[in-house]
Amino acid sequence: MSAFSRTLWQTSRNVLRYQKANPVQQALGVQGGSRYVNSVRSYAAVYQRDKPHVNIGTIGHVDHGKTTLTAAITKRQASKGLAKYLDYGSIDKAPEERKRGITIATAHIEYATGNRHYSHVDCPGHADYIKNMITGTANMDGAIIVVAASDGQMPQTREHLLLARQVGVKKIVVFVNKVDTIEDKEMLELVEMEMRELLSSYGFEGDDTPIIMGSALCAIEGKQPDIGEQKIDELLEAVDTWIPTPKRETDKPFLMAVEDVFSIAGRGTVCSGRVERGVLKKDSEVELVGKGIAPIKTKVTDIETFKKSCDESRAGDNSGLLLRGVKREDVRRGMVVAVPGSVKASKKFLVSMYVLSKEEGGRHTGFGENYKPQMFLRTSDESAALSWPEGTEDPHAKQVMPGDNVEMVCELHQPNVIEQGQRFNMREGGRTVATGIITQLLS
Ligand SMILES: Nc1nc2c(ncn2[C@@H]2O[C@H](COP(=O)(O)OP(=O)(O)OP(=O)(O)O)[C@@H](O)[C@H]2O)c(=O)[nH]1
Ligand SMILES: [Mg+2]
Repeated sequence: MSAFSRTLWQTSRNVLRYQKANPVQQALGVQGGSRYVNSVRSYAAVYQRDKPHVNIGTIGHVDHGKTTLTAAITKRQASKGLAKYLDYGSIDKAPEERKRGITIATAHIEYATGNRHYSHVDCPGHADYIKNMITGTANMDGAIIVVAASDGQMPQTREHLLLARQVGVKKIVVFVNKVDTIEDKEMLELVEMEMRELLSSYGFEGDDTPIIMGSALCAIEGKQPDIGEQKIDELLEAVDTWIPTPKRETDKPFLMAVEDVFSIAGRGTVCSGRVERGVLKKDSEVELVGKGIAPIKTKVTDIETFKKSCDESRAGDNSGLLLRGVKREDVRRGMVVAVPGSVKASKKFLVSMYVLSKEEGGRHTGFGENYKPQMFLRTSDESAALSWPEGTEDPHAKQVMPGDNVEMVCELHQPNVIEQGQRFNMREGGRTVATGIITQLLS
């Protein structure tokens, strides 16, 4: 996860040191009089687990205003002491990261409302959204879909919505943006009507979904508060109430899929990702498993959650784990960090999957045995070979057509941590061709 930049890690180490010198203030959760008076300081220190945490993100067509809206949210919440204001440039910093080739470029932005704490994903480009959604990097509990009033729904509005559905996002809030550019009110009604229809056609509750109409740019520039700041408040109110707080599996053994690995001079190797289940305390033993590498036992000597130092990491958190005695090159994206002995790598399994139709962006033609797509499982992508289960009649001739639901045997190129009930996506040549669930492990 790119959010755990090396500098941030180091910055918060320094702040932590500062904090340790002020134990009374720290114990009271106050700094400079009120916890939120100095948002920069309180937002770079120790993670306060005082509100339920929810992962959301902005999705939608290119240029409709996702990043502007994200910046507007942080600005509005910063004015209430509930965020650190991140301007457009600091959110949209992906091209530079891409150049350095670190990972999928995603910004994890943090803010709170009165009720909840949010981690918000905004991606810089269409391809990143697709990759993030299918590899679970974005792993959103709910999403804000941004639609420019001036354009209405566009191809990526539809594609992101479909993908959101496929990866299990159940609740969406709509922000119709750029309302400042529209004079004809009927135009807005039309956009709303079309969005409700589109949502319903993808299995969302189109009739009841909150649709907020405003202007992210006005909110940032402090102009026309009736379509600017006020609409940001309405949007967050809708997000707070419409998107439910997810139940986290904190009672299961800890597991985090590795999204990013980096080394910090003088400290060691850090791997970061979103915690899928369980709770991990600092100084616990863990095992790195997958990607065809023999399991590596190590100890987590420090934890950062949402860029702040922390004694524990829990299901739903974005965490960075500092690993003892592990070299950077030993760890790969796609491995998992888990309680020793709680998981094992497998290679062959039975899947039940839906093959996308041509209209849904899938293949135009069928495929048969030995089809080899890329299989996306948690944060890994791996080539896989498909075959028919034992007992299938005439397996060499049997074809799967776009739009079919089928059960097949899948064999990964190298073993990885796979579990029954786990979801996956299959891609080929830059498009999603199938999505499904693992029904049985075979070896
Ligand atoms: N008039 C007007 N312009 C807006 C508004 N919100 C965003 N814009 C402009 O629309 C353009 C695109 O905004 P972005 O926030 O970069 O859009 P995006 O959806 O993040 O774009 P990608 O990340 O490239 O997909 C920028 O020039 C913004 O200034 C708005 O409310 N009103
Ligand atoms: Mg953007």
